[in-house]
Amino acid sequence: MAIELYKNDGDEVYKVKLTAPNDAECVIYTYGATVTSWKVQGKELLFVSKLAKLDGTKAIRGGIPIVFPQFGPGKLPQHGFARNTNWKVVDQDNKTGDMATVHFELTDSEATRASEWPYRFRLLYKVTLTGTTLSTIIEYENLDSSAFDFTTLMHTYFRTSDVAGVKVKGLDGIKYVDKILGQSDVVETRKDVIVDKNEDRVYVDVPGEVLVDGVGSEDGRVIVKRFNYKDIVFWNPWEEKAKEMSDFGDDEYKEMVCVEAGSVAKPVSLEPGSKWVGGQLLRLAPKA
Ligand SMILES: O=P(O)(O)OC[C@H]1O[C@@H](O)[C@H](O)[C@@H](O)[C@@H]1O
Repeated sequence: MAIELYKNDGDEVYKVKLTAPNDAECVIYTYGATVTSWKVQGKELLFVSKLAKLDGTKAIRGGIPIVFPQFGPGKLPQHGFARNTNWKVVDQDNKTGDMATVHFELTDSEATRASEWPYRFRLLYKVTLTGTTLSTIIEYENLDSSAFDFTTLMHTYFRTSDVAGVKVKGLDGIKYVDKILGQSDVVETRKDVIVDKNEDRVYVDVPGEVLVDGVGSEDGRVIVKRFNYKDIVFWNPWEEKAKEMSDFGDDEYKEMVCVEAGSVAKPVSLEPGSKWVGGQLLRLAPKA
């Protein structure tokens, strides 16, 4: 198990690479603490656009950007500030078992205190890689004298060899908000949710694990297990919306699907001095 820190000319860490047995590897940029690569047996399971900006000028289009403290549009810029702020590497461990772990920290700054979400806070983000899993867990802490609310999400972009073959399982019977049709409380009736058009849905209060079939290769299956995160966002821009994004190739909608674990339908409330933990564990499942 190895942990490599990559530094820029100013001697600051800009990228961390974790490796684990089973030819597993994971890369995280300190910008947004965005995971940009997760490989198992050498095979890439996450999508990053070939047009993604990796120079800190825009949130990274792909991988696992972190949405905090606001999901979607609102008082703050879309999806909040965590995904386009530099996080700090504060700890690392490759001595425990067959795993490698790195911890990132984000705290309030002059800029965040001057924003529409001015609270004092600390996020501690723990990324752990094993031979078949990637766990991404955040401890959210309120360091302010007032209570605050937030919504948060791991905006995971899964790589697909062909989106037409993707099936998302575990959403049957769950109510969702269709952000495209402007409908809420619609009930999902399919066992296998497929992607064949622009989709933007929030499945609310999903109780169990979700399985994404068709990740990395036709028969690659990833199980998404959540810790305290209640909802699942399901998104693909499809042809027309893809063309509107400057950092996304026109045809790349065929190579990805976003299945995003978070708590977004109802905000999380944190009292002064208290902490809350949320996150996900991605596991490459054996072939069906
Ligand atoms: O282009 P952005 O800001 O990264 O957002 C991408 C998408 O992110 C999803 O989580 C939202 O549900 C969509 O509405 C949004 O379009």
